[in-house]
Amino acid sequence: MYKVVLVRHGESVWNQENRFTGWTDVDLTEKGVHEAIKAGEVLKSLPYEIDIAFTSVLKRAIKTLDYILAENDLLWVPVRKSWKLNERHYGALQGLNKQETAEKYGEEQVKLWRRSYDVPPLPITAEDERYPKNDRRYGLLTEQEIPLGESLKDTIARVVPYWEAEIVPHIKAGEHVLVVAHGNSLRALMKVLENISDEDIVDLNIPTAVPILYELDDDLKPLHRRFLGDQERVQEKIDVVANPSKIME
Ligand SMILES: O=C(O)[C@@H](CO)OP(=O)(O)O
Repeated sequence: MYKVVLVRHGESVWNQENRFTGWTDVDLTEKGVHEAIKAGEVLKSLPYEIDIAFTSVLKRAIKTLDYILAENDLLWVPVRKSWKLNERHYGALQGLNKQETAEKYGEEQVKLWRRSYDVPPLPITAEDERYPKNDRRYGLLTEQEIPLGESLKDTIARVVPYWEAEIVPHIKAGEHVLVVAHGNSLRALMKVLENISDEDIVDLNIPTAVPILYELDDDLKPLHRRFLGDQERVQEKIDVVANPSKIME
């Protein structure tokens, strides 16, 4: 049996402001930092000493990973960063307030944009200042790889090949792997891992900075998945992600 731990980053400034974020490189809030440290404490209590970690090229995930590693005195472990673990690119929605967008386009449309399997957001153009090629960290991506706005399906198409090629070999070698990524890049991975249907994926919401422990069989099919920590608190956090206008202290 194999194991792997996945973690979504702690609360970001734009989570707090209820804005579509995607590839925008916003920082953690103070609460997000505390959440990340707490996730580190939760992992410390497990018999799971991290050997290698994977994250995106966005600072909210990188910093969450650093706080987790620091809490475990494991800042020395190898860390691989890839844009393929980035949040889903939210296209022209990036920067907009989710509540105001729902008032403009309707709750149903916003739910489709946020949670459906194959509905992409409104796209940006190559002239848009949010076009990823304008950012040096994406300079080596081909035109085809550069997203203008991704559906969950598009996100799966880059996350899952990266998982298979770069992460799975470490799990199969018996290493303890930690992946710190984003709400929708993790939904993409979990959909495929657990074979969640296109209809059911709409209801999967990933709480901030809650370690998700998978036990996997020899073919890496999940035997068991658990959100670690106080279960009532985990559920409250899931509700906030599902309905982000709800305030939680
Ligand atoms: O804005 C985003 O990039 C994501 C994650 O914060 O939001 P949502 O939960 O609406 O997909």
